[in-house]
Amino acid sequence: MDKCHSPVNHESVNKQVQEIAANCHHLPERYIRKQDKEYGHVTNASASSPANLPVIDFSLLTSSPSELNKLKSAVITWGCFQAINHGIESLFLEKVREIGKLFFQLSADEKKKYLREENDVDGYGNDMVLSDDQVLDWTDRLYLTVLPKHQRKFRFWPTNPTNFREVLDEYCCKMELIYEVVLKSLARSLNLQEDSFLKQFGTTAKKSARYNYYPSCPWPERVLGVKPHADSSAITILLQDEEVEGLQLLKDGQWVGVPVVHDALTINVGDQMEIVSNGIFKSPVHRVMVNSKKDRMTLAVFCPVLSDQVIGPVDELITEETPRLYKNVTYSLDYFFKIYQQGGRPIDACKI
Ligand SMILES: O=C(O)CCC(=O)C(=O)O
Ligand SMILES: [Fe+2]
Repeated sequence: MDKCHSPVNHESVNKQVQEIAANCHHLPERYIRKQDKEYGHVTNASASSPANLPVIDFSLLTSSPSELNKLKSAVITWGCFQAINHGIESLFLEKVREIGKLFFQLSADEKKKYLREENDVDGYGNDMVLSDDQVLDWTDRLYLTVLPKHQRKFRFWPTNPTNFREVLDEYCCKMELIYEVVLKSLARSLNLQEDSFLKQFGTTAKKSARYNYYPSCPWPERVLGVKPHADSSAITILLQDEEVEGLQLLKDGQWVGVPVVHDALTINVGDQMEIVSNGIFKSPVHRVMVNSKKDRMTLAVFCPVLSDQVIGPVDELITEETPRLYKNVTYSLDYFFKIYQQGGRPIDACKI
């Protein structure tokens, strides 16, 4: 009997999506999206048109008040923007994509050497299953804690391709700088001291890198690459696939597609930035669509607060006209995932 026809699809939970895509003629139950359970009010949002997402020139952020203002309004309106002239060479971005693609092209056995262990987020694998009725995302991932350095778990860092570790390490150093520019610029855009947000998130901020691999799917309208969610991080820096689109943002009740802009980094704020900015910057709900023709790969670098650190709205942003909207909280990943996998928005629990 075809494995994909087995009545209870426990097997599909342990299989990587790449294997399912390569061997199956039928879609395992666990991946079929439930339109009615998707994300509360989001259920009926109609199909996508392209987003007119602002493109921000990073080389102008310190010298041009109008570019800074453009950044502010992009993050207030969309929670997201495309960054260009960020100082990372095109050739290097290609290398970063290449090491990811080479990894996902390895044999299933080779990749499984880096398999995530139960109750761990680091490593290679598919969706973390937290409940029996959880619909699975059509994606395989390689998730690696990159900073602070002593938290790296090298047993999950591929040695094939041979330059994997070196290239990812260099990329993450560059992400440190981008993170700093974004957090300082956002603070300045609100007339705050430039380190106001950085201080909230602590000097040794954490960073995690996640390669997301979305195999092409014969049933693109029946699955989601990633179900609707907002990121828990302060900010997320996404290197998109160089040609295949798939990311969509929820804007005024409509899903809109995020275009691929050559060499740009797509940067969005997450729940933690929404909290510290007292709701001025909104963490956008987004999802990922897959297509029937081409695989897609992206690399997300999440920049969250260390898990035991308390965050809350910056004092200067709490006024009589703009009262405090969020409690002081520790916004850990454990807490986030529990609510998220049940289809709720974790940040709602932090509202006053
Ligand atoms: O792959 C993408 O386009 C976005 C992925 C994403 O939203 C995430 O990893 O949180
Ligand atoms: Fe996301």
